[in-house]
Amino acid sequence: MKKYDYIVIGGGSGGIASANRAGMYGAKVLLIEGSELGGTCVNVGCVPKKIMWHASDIMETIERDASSFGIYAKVENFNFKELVEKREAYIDFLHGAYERGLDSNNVERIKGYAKFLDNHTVEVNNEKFTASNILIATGGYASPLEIPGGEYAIDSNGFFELTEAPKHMIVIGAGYIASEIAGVIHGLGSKVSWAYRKELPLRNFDKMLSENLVKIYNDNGIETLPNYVPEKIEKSGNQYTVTFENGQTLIGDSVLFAGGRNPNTGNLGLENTDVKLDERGFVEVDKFQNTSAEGVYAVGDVIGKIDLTPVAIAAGRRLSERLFNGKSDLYLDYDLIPTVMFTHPPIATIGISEEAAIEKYGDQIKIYKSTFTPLYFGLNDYKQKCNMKLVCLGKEEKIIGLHAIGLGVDEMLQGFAVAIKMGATKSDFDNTVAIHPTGSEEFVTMR
Ligand SMILES: Cc1cc2nc3c(=O)[nH]c(=O)nc-3n(C[C@H](O)[C@H](O)[C@H](O)COP(=O)(O)OP(=O)(O)OC[C@H]3O[C@@H](n4cnc5c(N)ncnc54)[C@H](O)[C@@H]3O)c2cc1C
Ligand SMILES: NC(=O)c1ccc[n+]([C@@H]2O[C@H](COP(=O)([O-])OP(=O)(O)OC[C@H]3O[C@@H](n4cnc5c(N)ncnc54)[C@H](O)[C@@H]3O)[C@@H](O)[C@H]2O)c1
Repeated sequence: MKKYDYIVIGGGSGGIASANRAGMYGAKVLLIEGSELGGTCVNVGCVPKKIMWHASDIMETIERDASSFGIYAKVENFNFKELVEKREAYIDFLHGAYERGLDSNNVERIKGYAKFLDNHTVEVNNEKFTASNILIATGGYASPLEIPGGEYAIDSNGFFELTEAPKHMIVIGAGYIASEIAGVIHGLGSKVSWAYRKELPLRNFDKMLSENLVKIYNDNGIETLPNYVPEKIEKSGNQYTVTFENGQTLIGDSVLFAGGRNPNTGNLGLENTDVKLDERGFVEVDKFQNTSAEGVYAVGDVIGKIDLTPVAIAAGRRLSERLFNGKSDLYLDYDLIPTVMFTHPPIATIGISEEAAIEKYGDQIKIYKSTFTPLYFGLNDYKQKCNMKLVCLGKEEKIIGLHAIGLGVDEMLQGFAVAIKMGATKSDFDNTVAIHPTGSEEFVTMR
């Protein structure tokens, strides 16, 4: 049986990052991946999504905004299939880049699905491998829509398989993926009806974000449908009829459901180990990513904490620093993690929402807000607003939440997140001279 210092199961964001970092320190590492290198993010997540988002943005710029600058441009031929082919070719290029990175750190690879035989042994393609340290980084998959006809709804993987834009897409769900895909596919020319179960989508986020997203989507022609709980889907020819519990029906040629993710723990042979799962099937870990089995660790979507690529990467790297570089106290702090939703326009957020902050701290909270029309829309009849908010705590006005929706906020957040992670207060922001004319200057000039 072949022996390693570290076996990593899953070649996605978390697994690759951890394997590379371990290899860098001279550990003998085996990475096991059943599908393409790069996992969800590279193949069916962040990367193809962001490419589609850029394409959608360009369409909006040409069709909605260019003429306000006296530029009379028109999209004469948008070739959806060509966009998809180029996107996939780019993803293929990334596969090569990952191979080269792993080679340079001497990480051995095997293609196949791993199964635990015991805490320190895994089997792949009928071969057995052993290591004193094994990482579970197997990610997750989209939750199915469990209603009659739910199988007719595509998930985000199905979205990336489309080679032509649907005429009318019905989007069901209220989270990251539903809000992003609704905006992307609408920008690319499809009619979109977005149905969600409650009054507002994105319910765990600051209300300013969800309310403004709905308003902007409506202004741009996306039909937003609150209090629509899906009941059944029927197919007739190439049309789908979705019936909702409120008695309403929608007919479209594509239905997309994005209702959260389940962990890839089902076929891992975890019953042969001491690894404990929580009631939803996610791997339980402590703050050092240790599972309940000694020498077995887990990072990324499979732990069901914060499903973001940089979170999986950061946890995977810190784990390898701890195991193979003697940094025995190193762990990932899951507090104050910045995140962006690539809606149209984007949403950027870090920390606590106003609603949650007031519930937690009452009148110790002070809120600063700004609403303005970016210069980009200055000449346009269509005046899309940018909305920003700071949530501050106590006398020193420590910033514990920063939220924004509007043009360019996706690229503003990272720097502010550094300051907030360092404990910035409102007066630190005030003491920083603005950059003019930008949208981000609003964050340092709020009164
Ligand atoms: C549509 C979509 C858009 C997203 N957009 C963003 C974004 O913009 N920004 C962001 O930060 N995050 C985004 N995410 C989330 C991000 O993709 C995930 O958080 C991230 O990929 C998680 O990394 P991971 O390593 O935990 O798992 P994954 O990247 O899912 O990798 C797990 C790997 O394990 C493999 N595997 C599973 N079981 C086995 C087994 N038994 N043996 C061997 N291999 C196995 C799988 O094939 C897979 O390659 C998006 C997700 C989706 C679905
Ligand atoms: N920009 C990014 O960073 C990005 C983009 C996409 C995905 N992601 C990650 O991937 C994860 C998964 O995304 P997601 O959008 O699938 O999940 P999500 O957890 O963001 O949202 C799921 C939504 O679906 C709704 N829902 C669940 N069951 C439903 C049902 N039967 N009918 C109608 N609605 C239902 C829920 O109320 C919830 O609002 C996200 O949580 C996020 O961490 C990140």
